[in-house]
Amino acid sequence: MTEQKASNELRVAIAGLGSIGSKIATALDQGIEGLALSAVAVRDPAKHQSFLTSLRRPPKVLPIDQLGDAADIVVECAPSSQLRAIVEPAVKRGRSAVVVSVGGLLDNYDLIDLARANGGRILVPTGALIGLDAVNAAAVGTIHSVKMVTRKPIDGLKGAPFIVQNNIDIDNLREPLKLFEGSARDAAKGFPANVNVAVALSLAGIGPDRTQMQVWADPTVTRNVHRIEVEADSARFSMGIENIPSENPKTGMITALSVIALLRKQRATLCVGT
Ligand SMILES: NC(=O)C1=CN([C@@H]2O[C@H](COP(=O)(O)OP(=O)(O)OC[C@H]3O[C@@H](n4cnc5c(N)ncnc54)[C@H](O)[C@@H]3O)[C@@H](O)[C@H]2O)C=CC1
Ligand SMILES: O=C([O-])CC(=O)C(=O)O
Repeated sequence: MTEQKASNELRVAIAGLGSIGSKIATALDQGIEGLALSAVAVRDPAKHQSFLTSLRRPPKVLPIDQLGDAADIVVECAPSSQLRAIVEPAVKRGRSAVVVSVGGLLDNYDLIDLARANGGRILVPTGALIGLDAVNAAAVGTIHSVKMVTRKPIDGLKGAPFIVQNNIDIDNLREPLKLFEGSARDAAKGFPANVNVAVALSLAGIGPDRTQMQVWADPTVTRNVHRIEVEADSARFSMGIENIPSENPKTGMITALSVIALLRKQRATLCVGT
């Protein structure tokens, strides 16, 4: 009985054991219905040795391009520069890839065709955002506009290419400063580790070129704050979320929880929300 159950489990592999990946690994090890952590890929195995041996069922440590051999679902939780190296081999084998570095998908959009051709899937969790269920539903009809404003504390934006390339000093700000206004596509180029949420929103709705975005550096906030306005033929809605940063100040704590919630839905008997 136990053996049969184990063989029916969906095997999950995680690429990257940072702020998001380590929490997903812990949740899987503690038990998610019908799922088991089978493998991980890390940049520096020695650094993660004690974490991995502390797990009840330590997973295999594999190179990133081999995760799809050991798993039905590969969860990408690494910098976006690694997205292709993780997702391509997985979807080529017909696996599902959960992508958190969503901004990186825009430069690798052919991965969606590759997944389709091989029976793979690419799953984008709501992540640090809110309400993609409503945006998905509104997109079945007609969405006229999607506007998003992101405000982050200084530590949540430091090092972003847009700030470095434009020589903007955000360290000594006393008041909020609007850094960027434009499309979600251009925001993702300028802030690849800061506005994955805008890209997820755009993919759920009207795409990265029509989704409008502002990015503010705001020394008066301690959370990553996102406000969204959607105007559609079915509804008008406003949404907001104030994320508590994780140990990585660019990443809201809720992001890992969103992926865990998505994984739970893969085998849950009762699924709520689209
Ligand atoms: N979709 C969303 O709502 C959100 C997405 N993100 C994105 O999620 C990704 C992960 O975020 P965090 O966990 O906070 O980052 P993190 O920096 O805490 O962790 C990333 C991990 O990947 C590892 N890594 C780097 N290169 C690797 C390689 N070649 N193979 C295996 N591991 C490698 C690093 O050593 C690190 O442990 C980032 O791209 C971030 O921008 C973050 C927040 C929200
Ligand atoms: O989208 C991102 O990359 C991260 C973010 O804004 C958040 O965690 O609130």
